[in-house]
Amino acid sequence: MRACRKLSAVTQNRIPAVISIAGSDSGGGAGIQADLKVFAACGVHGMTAITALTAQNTVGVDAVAPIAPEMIVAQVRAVARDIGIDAVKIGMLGTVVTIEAVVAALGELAEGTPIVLDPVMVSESGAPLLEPEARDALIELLLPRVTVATPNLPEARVIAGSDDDAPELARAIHALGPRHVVVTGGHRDKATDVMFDGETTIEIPGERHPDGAAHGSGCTHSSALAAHLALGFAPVDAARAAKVIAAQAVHDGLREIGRGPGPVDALGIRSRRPLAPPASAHAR
Ligand SMILES: Nc1ncnc2c1ncn2[C@@H]1O[C@H](COP(=O)(O)OP(=O)(O)O)[C@@H](O)[C@H]1O
Ligand SMILES: Cc1ncc(COP(=O)(O)OP(=O)(O)O)c(N)n1
Repeated sequence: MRACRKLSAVTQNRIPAVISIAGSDSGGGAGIQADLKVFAACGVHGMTAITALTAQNTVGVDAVAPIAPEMIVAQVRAVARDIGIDAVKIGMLGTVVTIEAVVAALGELAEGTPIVLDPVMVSESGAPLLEPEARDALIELLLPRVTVATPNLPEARVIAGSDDDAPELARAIHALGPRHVVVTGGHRDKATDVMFDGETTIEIPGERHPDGAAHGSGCTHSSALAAHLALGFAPVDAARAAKVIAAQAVHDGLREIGRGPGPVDALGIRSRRPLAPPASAHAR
């Protein structure tokens, strides 16, 4: 049952709580593992409703196990009832059954809760993460309910059913129901994100970091966007902040992790690492 509209975290001067409804990446680069790091980096409390487990590393996905639909709804209901949900990020869904469960779970949200949908289809290593028959369900059941959809260029082309460039794609996808669309720029020459809000097309530029590590950049972007909506930012400002955070996470990416494309780093892990063990460690 949908709860009534609750006061925003900003109005109440409390730490926003944001849920990631997404898949688990055992390699720690994308999915809920990435999302929780981003939530922490943005200063919001992170929560999860896991949709699928993936046995995944930087070179491939060995196995995928969907979570039972009633368990997906139960995870969202549990946190909605006690903690409250100030924004939602939706990532890997996988199957039609999972999409239907997530749609049901959205019924647990207070009216007006912002929802960010990253329509994950393929991993950076090339593995399919959305069954082809689930595409229509994602477009028809979920897209019309979201505040901001954040497809990358290939995902936007699948959803729009055209080979156009980002500005046209953003407009075509907006016509399918989301209130805002950001076509992310990692697959474009200049890594410029393109947003459409129903009236205006806005370019969100940024430096491309060709030598970074980008596994999980889409997850990082959509989580940062959801976190900033929970923090009270307007969608266009949240999208600008998400672009800065995702680009920095790619720049700082952990190229040395794994044999494939390394994970982004939204927490600045490299700079936190002690360069030498403390002297006391040698004494033992
Ligand atoms: N090499 C890069 N340099 C700078 N920003 C990047 C780079 N790759 C991705 N980004 C940014 O990361 C975010 C996610 O982009 P994208 O790669 O399109 O998503 P996905 O990971 O889903 O393919 C976007 O804001 C994009 O501009
Ligand atoms: C469990 C899981 N979810 C999502 C992805 C894909 O992550 P994303 O950040 O959209 O894309 P890449 O930057 O990794 O291409 C994943 N691999 N696993």
